[in-house]
Amino acid sequence: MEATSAESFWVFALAAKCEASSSSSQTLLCLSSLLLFVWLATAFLYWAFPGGPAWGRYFYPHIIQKLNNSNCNSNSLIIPGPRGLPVLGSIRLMTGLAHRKLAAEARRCGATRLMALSVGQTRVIITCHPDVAKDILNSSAFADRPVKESAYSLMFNRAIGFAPYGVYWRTLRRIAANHLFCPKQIAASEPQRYQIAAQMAAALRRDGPIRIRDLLKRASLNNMMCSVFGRKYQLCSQNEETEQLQCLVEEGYELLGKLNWSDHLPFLAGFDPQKIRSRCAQLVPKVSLLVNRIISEHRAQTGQSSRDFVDVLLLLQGSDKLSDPDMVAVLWEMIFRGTDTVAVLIEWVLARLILHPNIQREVHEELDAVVGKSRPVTESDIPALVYLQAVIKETLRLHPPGPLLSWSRLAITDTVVDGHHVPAGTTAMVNMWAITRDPEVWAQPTSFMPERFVEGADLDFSVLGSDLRLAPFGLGRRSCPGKALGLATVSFWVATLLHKFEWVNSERDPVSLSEVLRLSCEMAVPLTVKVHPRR
Ligand code: HEM
Repeated sequence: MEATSAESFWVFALAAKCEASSSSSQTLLCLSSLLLFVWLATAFLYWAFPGGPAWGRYFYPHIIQKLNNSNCNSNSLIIPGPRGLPVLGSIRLMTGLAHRKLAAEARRCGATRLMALSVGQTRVIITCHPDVAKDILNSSAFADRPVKESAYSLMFNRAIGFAPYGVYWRTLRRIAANHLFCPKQIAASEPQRYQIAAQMAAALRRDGPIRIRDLLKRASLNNMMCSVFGRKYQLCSQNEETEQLQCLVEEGYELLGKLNWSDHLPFLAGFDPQKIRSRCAQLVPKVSLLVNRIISEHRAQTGQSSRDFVDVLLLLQGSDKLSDPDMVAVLWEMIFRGTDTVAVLIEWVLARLILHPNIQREVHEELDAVVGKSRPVTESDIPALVYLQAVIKETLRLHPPGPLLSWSRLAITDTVVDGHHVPAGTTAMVNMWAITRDPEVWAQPTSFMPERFVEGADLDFSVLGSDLRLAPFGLGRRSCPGKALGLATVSFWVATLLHKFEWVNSERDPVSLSEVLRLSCEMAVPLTVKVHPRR
């Protein structure tokens, strides 16, 4: 903990007094005791501030200045919140099922609109209210991401997700929006999603009870490999490149999803206590080797018309042109982000349909009415599959893959949130999970009721960010750029899998809705299913 000028003054004054009156060993003992006393007193003082030590650490030196120099009053400076422990603050709330712990704590503190907490030395605000969430996500002050050592070590600071807000980040978003996520490009990649869906169906017909997550993750990875690298692989045949990339994505997920104590307690940084830095250092050369090899192969195939995202990046000219390491970072991020989110969401949808056979029956009836049994589903059928879309929305409501919206935001300037002064450098989080389960926002919030999206006021509800009661892809300038692609993939694959099969529980492994929060919130017990062909 750094000493402020006031602390230093007292230490030196008292030390001088000691020196005058004692021998040298007594002086040392006296000085150490004084230092310890001052450190404990300061830690206690900081801890006593609402929100805990990180807030006290900021406000005590600034509070007089803030009260004198601005329009702030003491109420606007104080955001209610837990104190946690001295030095550590409420770091324990960020472990395990953080979204549930944070929601319970906000209720306990009467701070559901806005709660302050300290995660070690990091000042955090979090909201469980849709209006305040909208203010935060839309605000130009929260345009950055907090620094996360693993993200920087894994090169994500040179890709869209963690690039600091500025020209480079805007350029990447524009390139991705124009060449990967635009409606034309999404439509152009329908045949590849269709082929992969057919391969999934073939695999399901062959196997007995199956852990569906493995199949979904491989399907998702193959889909992204095709869009990004132009690689086409069979789902069931083993191949070295996919196996290798799947392991790298898994390891990256594990590292990025972990709460890294060194991010919040800088005095631990030198020790790397969770071995995150060393694991990142081992992972990055493997990613670079693989992605650089693919880039080189694309360079060698000169003269061919542009086919995939690597080709797009290689054709960039002028100020848009990316260096090779930046290209590796951007491509790696797309594979990384596009793989798990889609698989995690489909697994939740299937789990819910198995648990609610009457809802599955209604989906089947809709598919039979819209598509019939004589032809496969196409993406042009999706707009007419209103009930199926409602099932996906209801799954996103109860099981948002990013219950805390995946990655937090960082205030780049001082700002005001819900009438409270929030200083630059504060991390802001939205507890989307708490909003979607709030009885004041949703009727019967814990019941799985897709019909809420097919009748009444929420008939045309959009999950793309216009209504913060359910915005699983975030909102504002840093909202998810892959939302349309992600939703198109999930809707089409779920429609195909339901059109072809009836889904039932495997008797040995009943569906469990328990969760585990990694980078996404996944089913803690992977779903094991049996299917009965319908056609
Ligand atoms: C079901 C699927 C998905 C969900 C639920 C999801 C959710 C999210 C969320 C909550 C954020 C943070 C938004 C914010 O801060 O406001 C995000 C950011 C991001 N997502 Fe997605 N996502 C999905 C699919 C995808 C796909 C398929 C891709 C790309 C292939 C993708 C790429 C990204 C990127 C690059 C960012 C960082 C944006 C930035 O910082 O500017 N996502 N996503």
